[in-house]
Amino acid sequence: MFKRDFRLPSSYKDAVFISSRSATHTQEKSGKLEISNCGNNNKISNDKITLEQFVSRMAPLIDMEKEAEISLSMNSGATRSLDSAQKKGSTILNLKCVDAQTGLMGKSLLEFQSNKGDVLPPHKFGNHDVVVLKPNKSDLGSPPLGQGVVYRIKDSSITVAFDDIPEEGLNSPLRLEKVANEVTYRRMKETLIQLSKSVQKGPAADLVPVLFGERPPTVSKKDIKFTPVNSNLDNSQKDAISKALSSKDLFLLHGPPGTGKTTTVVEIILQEVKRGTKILACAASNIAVDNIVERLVPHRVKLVRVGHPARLLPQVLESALDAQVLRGDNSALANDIRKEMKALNGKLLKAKDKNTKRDIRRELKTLSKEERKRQQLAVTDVIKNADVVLTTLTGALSKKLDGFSFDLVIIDEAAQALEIACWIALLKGPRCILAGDHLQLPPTIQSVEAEKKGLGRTLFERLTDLYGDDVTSMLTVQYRMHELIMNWSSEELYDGKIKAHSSVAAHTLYELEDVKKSSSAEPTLLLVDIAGCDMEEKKDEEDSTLNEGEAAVAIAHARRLVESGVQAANIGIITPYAAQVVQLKMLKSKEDKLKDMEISTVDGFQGREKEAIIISMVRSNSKKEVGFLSDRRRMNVAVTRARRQCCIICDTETVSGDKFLKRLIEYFEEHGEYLSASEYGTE
Ligand SMILES: Nc1ncnc2c1ncn2[C@@H]1O[C@H](COP(=O)(O)OP(=O)(O)OP(=O)(O)O)[C@@H](O)[C@H]1O
Repeated sequence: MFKRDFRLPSSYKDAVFISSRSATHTQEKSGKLEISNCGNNNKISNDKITLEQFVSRMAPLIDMEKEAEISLSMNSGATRSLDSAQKKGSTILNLKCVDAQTGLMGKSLLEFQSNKGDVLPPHKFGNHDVVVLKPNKSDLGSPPLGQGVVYRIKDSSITVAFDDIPEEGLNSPLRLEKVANEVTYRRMKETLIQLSKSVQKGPAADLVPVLFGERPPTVSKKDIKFTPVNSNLDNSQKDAISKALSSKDLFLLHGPPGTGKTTTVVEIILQEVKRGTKILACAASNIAVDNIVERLVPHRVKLVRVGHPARLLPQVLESALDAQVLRGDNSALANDIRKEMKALNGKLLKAKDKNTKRDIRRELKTLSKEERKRQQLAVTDVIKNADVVLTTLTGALSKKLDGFSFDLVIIDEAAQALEIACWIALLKGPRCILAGDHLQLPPTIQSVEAEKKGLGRTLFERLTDLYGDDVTSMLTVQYRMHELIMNWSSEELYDGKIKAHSSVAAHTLYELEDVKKSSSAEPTLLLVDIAGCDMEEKKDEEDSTLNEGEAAVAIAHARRLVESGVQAANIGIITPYAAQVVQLKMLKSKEDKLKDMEISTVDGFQGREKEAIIISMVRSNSKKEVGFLSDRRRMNVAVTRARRQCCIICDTETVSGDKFLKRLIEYFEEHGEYLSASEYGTE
């Protein structure tokens, strides 16, 4: 049994916590941090961990992570000048406001472009980051014109959602500053305290001992039969769903790339709703939550999406809590009360008599209380009536969900979430289902030290080690990749257990409409070797690595594909290094026909796919140093983004210094086409 009373470490009292989720984008451009996920070296805390150990270990690590994130944001004391802040990527200087729109549930969307050219300078802003707007030249500590949430980022513009349009200053040069997300850090802090108490009480009192290995997981003895809503499910998906429905406390859904993990999660939700289960469904990222919402909506499930409207996909806004609240009866009443208050305020201004004024004030106080009550009731009504509440993990600690508990908590992308973030949701129910793949990239951690000490070890991985097959089902049919692309990943990482569905096993680029069977479009696997072509890597100012020659070859291959008829939007270039992303985007901006092609770090492309993927590995040096390329999870994600063609561009001599990468190169040589980069000449 657990000891009931234990102390948090003293440092905890003052500890400031922060999420690393909002920082995913940040890592993309920091050379230093690129080393932090190096290799599979996060095995420090593989032994069984008790609740006490977890709480006392996590408190200082979250604190370290907070420090690292703050040092990357503008609130850092280390930021001395605006120029150094721009170099660090935590501010974008010299912006102009080019568009202002209202309509996003009362929010105002302002779009900014650079005064200095087409493409924004390199920056570390990501979607959903909290930012402040200031006059361009105002002092570092000056008050902002407004605070908002990043709504959309393009190469040449950034759109921010503000609660209100800033009243002045929009016609002068502006800057945006990224600020550390205090709310998330407070939520993590609260969760750690709640977790330390939850052994005694709370909806998860019986789940906590199971997740810390103190009590074995249990399953229903009854044989669970179900009639699938989705008639296309394969056997591995159906098996997983049966097992999930039988689980009484814990189930892990292991979904390798493209195997229909979200499809399976959606079916589990539909089956559970049929059984009368009230569900909290979460994921680490907003986009993953919205993905589930989108797929549930056609089934007319009673659901509500909790979250800031600027962080939601436009197509799920109808399901948003704010939208449903506005449609509710209590909200209409609150509205009427507000109108009444406005009229009374007018009377108050005109009233001369003391007694009349006092009476009006009294009435206003009563009305204001009633209005707040009605608003709260409107929110509670919507959440109470929903069978499925969907939000991000940190969103699960929203005040709006206070006092609500659920029969089942489902977490998608669980292998990409910090364990402490998972607990925010898990504390709300006695039973959980986690879906993910610990063989793809873990959550981004900013602090190298916190990462080394185990902050990045996910709950999904820990439970896989603790209970393995007893509580896990792995999906084994994939619906994305040509068999040749898949086989490397399947053999290297999944014991050869994955099979390609017949609909994709042999699909090729040139079967797409309007695509010619050219020498560029024909191969499924293509290796372009830059060895001996004078294309050495170099470092940018931020110490991130880039390779100009290799970038030019990647763009040349993309151009050839477009000339063969492949749509630019169907092509993606991915690279592990942030500086290479900037280099590639610069080259792309010169070619109109490549406008719709996406360029991203590997980390930024997890969960996505393209018909053709070009991987620029960057490293080319005589020491054969490969840095964090050797993390097999990163290369697994990179290769498995491709549906019909995967082209790797690298210096085979350098990368073959690493055994794992050597096998990848040999696989491509054996099963694909080989070209020297010199064949792309000076295109
Ligand atoms: N049983 C099935 N039959 C046909 N297509 C399927 C089936 N299951 C999944 N798919 C298709 O496979 C694709 C991937 O599915 P889904 O998005 O559920 O996968 P995922 O495992 O969540 O993806 P990721 O690899 O990005 O995590 C989708 O286009 C989906 O429609």
